[in-house]
Order: sequence, then structure tokens, then C-alpha cells
Amino acid sequence: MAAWALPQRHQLRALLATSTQIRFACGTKTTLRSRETLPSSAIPVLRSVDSVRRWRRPHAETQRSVGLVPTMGALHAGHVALIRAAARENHHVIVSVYVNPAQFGRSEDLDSYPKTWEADSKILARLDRELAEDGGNLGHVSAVFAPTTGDMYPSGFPGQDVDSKGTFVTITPVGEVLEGASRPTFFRGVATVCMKLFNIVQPTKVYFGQKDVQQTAVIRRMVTDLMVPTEVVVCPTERDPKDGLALSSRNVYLGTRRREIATVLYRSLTAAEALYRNGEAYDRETLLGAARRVAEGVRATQSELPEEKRALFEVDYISLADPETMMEVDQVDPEKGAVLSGAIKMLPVEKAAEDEDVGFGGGPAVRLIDNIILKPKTEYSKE
Ligand SMILES: Nc1ncnc2c1ncn2[C@@H]1O[C@H](COP(=O)(O)OP(=O)(O)OP(=O)(O)O)[C@@H](O)[C@H]1O
Ligand SMILES: CC(C)(CO)[C@@H](O)C(=O)[O-]
Ligand code: BAL
Repeated sequence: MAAWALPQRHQLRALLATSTQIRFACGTKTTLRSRETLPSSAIPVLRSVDSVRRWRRPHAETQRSVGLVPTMGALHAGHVALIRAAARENHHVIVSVYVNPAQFGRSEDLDSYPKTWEADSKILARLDRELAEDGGNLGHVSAVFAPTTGDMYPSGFPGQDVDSKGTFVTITPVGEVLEGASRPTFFRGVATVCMKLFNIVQPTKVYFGQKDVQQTAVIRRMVTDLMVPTEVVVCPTERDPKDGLALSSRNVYLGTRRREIATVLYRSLTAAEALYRNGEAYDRETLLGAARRVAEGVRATQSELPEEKRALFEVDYISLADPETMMEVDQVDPEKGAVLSGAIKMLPVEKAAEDEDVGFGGGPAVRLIDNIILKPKTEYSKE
């Protein structure tokens, strides 16, 4: 910034942040504590439930809207799209970054889950500057909430087992099928942590990605049934423009060879979607048959390749379900639509070529999910 130039809004905020210390009155003692901010920005990093409540209070008093974007970090363009949507519609956006152990099964990837705090901080700070400069937004990134498990589970972490005792939110049957069948504690963990986040932040609106479509159905049901005063907003799945792979933090585990084949799920779902869109089929057998044929074709081709070339995978499920309940349907009601979804497990590379990138963490088995919404038929004619 030239000495004579007036500072931009974000520069002013950053200057203030680096020089600001906040006084907290604790009884008769006053402590002086530096406010933690994201590097090169004024965005406060809130580490405790109390600090979020303190941050939230003035926005409630001034009736400013707050949008919450819950994440597990390892941010990518899918998360950024949620934050952009939240900034368009709210005076303040708070992003939570917390890898919630309660939603991981014991044999899942909690320990290796990518943690990229520094890169995430840069993404958020850069995005905030961009949002602040773009006149089309109501808000920008006003705070990041990055708690510890001690903060989120004040009575002690209850454990990851199906029979763990503790305070949980369980949403059934929507949380028992599909992802819930493969990951029996997953939606209990998600619903519980989201309920905690909603109670801490008291957001006007919460933002979730369609990529985790069953998660959105679980959250919507929770908000309805437990009368949570927030609006659930679901944003479209962000995909790699090159081949349509749904962006996901876990894609880093794939490495080069498996990354190429990982699009098989999307291609399978797209084959079924095409039949529905063209009015050729509405029944389960035909739609899922088309999807399974694509997956089986790719699997067969791969299995014929030598070990140092192939990428093997298993199909966990391919489903045609009701968008609200996630219960399987035999026929798509063209006035209502349905959800085509699936999960595959990319198996580890059997024999790596020299210098081959096998993926983050040595390329473990990776479970990928994806879905396509079959919209009510009248909505396609508007496109
Ligand atoms: N490609 C995407 N497009 C839109 N939203 C997404 C996308 N990927 C994730 N999200 C959303 O971002 C939010 C936070 O998700 P999360 O931090 O678990 O990232 P993720 O990429 O889904 O990670 P994982 O690989 O563990 O599933 C969720 O609401 C999720 O649906
Ligand atoms: C919603 C969420 C942040 C809860 O931990 C997680 O399930 C996710 O990232 O989708
Ligand atoms: N986005 C879903 C988080 C999980 O798989 O744990």
C-alpha cells in the first residue's frame, strides 16, 4: 500500500487486528489477551464456545443475520462455494473447522484425515478479501470456529462405538439406510455435532453441500423435528470441470491412477440420469441397471489389466431413493423426482510403478460417495 493511499476495508481490518488486544474482565481481575486471527487478516479464530457466544451476541442485538458453514477443514472449492452462498445471504459468515471423531467408525480414517490448517487459513483469508471487495455480497467471513474435542464434548468424549453411552442426537430411519448402513455411527455423530454447532452459533441459516445428500436429509429432519430455529440451505455439488469428479477432501488419498478411475461412480449415475431426463425410464430396475452396467464395465476392464496398471474398486451401493426420507423407491414419481446416489470403495493400488503418486497417507482404501438429483420433470423443461 502506498503511504498516501487510503487503506481498503480489508487492509484496515488487518491493521486493526494486528494491533488490537481485547480486555476481558474476570471478576475483579482484568486480563489482557491477544486476539487470534487468521494470518494477514482480521478474521478472528474462535477456539471456545464462550468466545463464539461473545462474538454472536452483538449480531443478535443488531439483528444481523449469521450464516454458518460447518466443515472438517481440508478446504476445497466445494467449501468455498458454500461460503460464497452464505456471504451473499448473510451479514456475517462463520466457518467451523472441526474433525468430529464421533462420526468416524473405529476402523475409519480419523487419524489420517487430512488436516491442512495453514492452507485453509490462506484460502479463507483470500476469500474474505474477495468477498469484501465484491459489492454483491451482504457479508464476508466474519469468524472461524476451530474448537477442540474437549470444548465440543464438555462431559468427556463418549466414544466411537455403536453402544457408546453419551448425549447423542439420533435421526432414524433416514440416518440408518445407505451411508448409515455402511457407517452405523456416522449420522449419529453428524447430527450430534451439528446440533451442538447450531446451539453454539445460533445461525440464521446453515449451509451444506448436496455432495453429502443423505446428510442434508438428516439435518433437515433434525431441524424440523427438534424445532431448531435455522434455515437449511443446500448448495449444488462442485465438480472437477475436467471430468466431473465430485470435489471431496478425501480425494487426496487417491493418487494419479485411482483418481482417473474414481469418476466411475459419477459416470454410472449419469447413465441412469440420462434415461430419466429423456423420458425413457422411470422404474428402478431400468435406471439402476444402466448405472450398474457402467460400473461393471469399468470394473471388468480394470480387472483384466496387470497389477501395476489397474485400479480396482468395489461398489458399496447404488440407490434410487425418495429425496426426503432416503427410502428406496421402485418408480420415480415424475412430479416429485428422486435421488440417485452411490458409494464405491477404491481399493489400494496393488503394485505401484516407480515414482508413482499413490496418494496421501500411502493411498489407503478410499470410500467415495456421489449423487444426482432427479428433479421433477417440469423443472427440466425450464432449463
Ligand atoms: N464438492 C462439493 N460441493 C459442494 N459442497 C461440498 C462438496 N464437498 C463437500 N461439500 C460440503 O462441505 C461441507 C463440509 O464437508 P467436509 O468438510 O466433510 O468436506 P468433504 O469434501 O465432504 O470431505 P470428505 O471427503 O470427508 O467427505 C459439507 O456440507 C459437504 O457436503
Ligand atoms: C457437517 C460436518 C461438518 C459435521 O462434522 C461433516 O459431516 C461434513 O463436513 O460434512
Ligand atoms: N462430508 C462427510 C464427512 C464424513 O464423511 O465424515
